[in-house]
Amino acid sequence: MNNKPQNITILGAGAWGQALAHLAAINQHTVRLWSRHSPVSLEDTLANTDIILCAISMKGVRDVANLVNSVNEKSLKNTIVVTATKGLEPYTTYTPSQIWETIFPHQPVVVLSGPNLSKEIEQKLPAATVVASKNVVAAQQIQLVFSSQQFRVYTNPDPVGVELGGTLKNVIAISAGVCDGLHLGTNAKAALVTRGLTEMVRIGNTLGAKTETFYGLSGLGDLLATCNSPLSRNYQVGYQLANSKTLPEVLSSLSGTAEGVNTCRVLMEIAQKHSIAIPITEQVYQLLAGEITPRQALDKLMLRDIKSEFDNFPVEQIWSRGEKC
Ligand SMILES: NC(=O)C1=CN([C@@H]2O[C@H](COP(=O)(O)OP(=O)(O)OC[C@H]3O[C@@H](n4cnc5c(N)ncnc54)[C@H](O)[C@@H]3O)[C@@H](O)[C@H]2O)C=CC1
Ligand SMILES: O=C(CO)COP(=O)(O)O
Repeated sequence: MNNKPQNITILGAGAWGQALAHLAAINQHTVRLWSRHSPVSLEDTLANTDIILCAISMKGVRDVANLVNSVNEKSLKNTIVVTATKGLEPYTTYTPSQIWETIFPHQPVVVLSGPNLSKEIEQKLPAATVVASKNVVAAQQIQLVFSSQQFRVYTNPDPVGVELGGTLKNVIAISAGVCDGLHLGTNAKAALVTRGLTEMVRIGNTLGAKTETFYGLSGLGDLLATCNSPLSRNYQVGYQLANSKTLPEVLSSLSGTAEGVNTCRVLMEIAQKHSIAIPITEQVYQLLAGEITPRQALDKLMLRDIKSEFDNFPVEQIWSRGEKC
């Protein structure tokens, strides 16, 4: 493991890219920030880089990965790619790490994801995160690079699960914003977030993630952070829709990207393809499409057919075992 200061190139100079640059600088690493608006070329920025960290919004990931590949294919021999984007690509339904792995099949790719609201990190408040990779040594290297008194970094062997936790919770955060915007109370919010986690596990399992990862920092942890904080852009989308704003009005007032809006559309495609029940996501989708009001979405969720709490555990099975009382 290399404990020396590293040359880190951060792609994306938005809220998260800047916060990660601050966290890396705590440990004396040399950080270069690049965005599509940078005066310095990508080629110059990438010279002698040890680590490329991508904090670009989902819609730009493939283009930027191709750009990196075109300018610097040969000189990236020992470079670790870290992806911190929380989204899914339309049509391919790829996660960001799958895009990087396809374009850079010989580089170690590490996912970094957790309950990390950038505004709190900018205020130097403490936080924890997770790094995960098929390449365990690369994940441990990134853990070393970012661990500090302000930022506690855990490793995890399930990169798909870690990445999907951060991505799928954005849609549930929109629904949590609606819940608070309608003043539905703490009971309703607890029910919504818990059932939201069930949807995340269903989708995650179908895409190859481990269930237990969703109960860790990158799943439940990030779900709690974004569903309970007005600092979350995704939460804000739901909150403001519940306060009679239109989606274009909300998006134009946001500082930065609310990935849950596009992720929701991709999740509907995945759910239809694999016949997965994701009722909360479905209501968020219809709400974002302007097909229903927040109140109608609530009624639809409350009036669904009654069922057992757990999948593959029908009520009749419990009763037939004489455990009804
Ligand atoms: N802000 C936060 O608290 C956190 C954000 N994230 C994730 O990080 C990603 C970026 O989020 P933010 O920095 O908050 O967003 P942002 O909107 O502040 O910045 C986005 C960055 O991506 C670049 N970008 C956008 N579209 C592009 C395109 N088509 N081509 C090239 N570059 C493009 C922008 O120029 C900018 O540098 C998102 O996936 C988000 O979910 C993850 C953890 C925390
Ligand atoms: O992912 C995040 C916190 O972990 C940021 O959430 P928002 O994108 O909703 O602001």
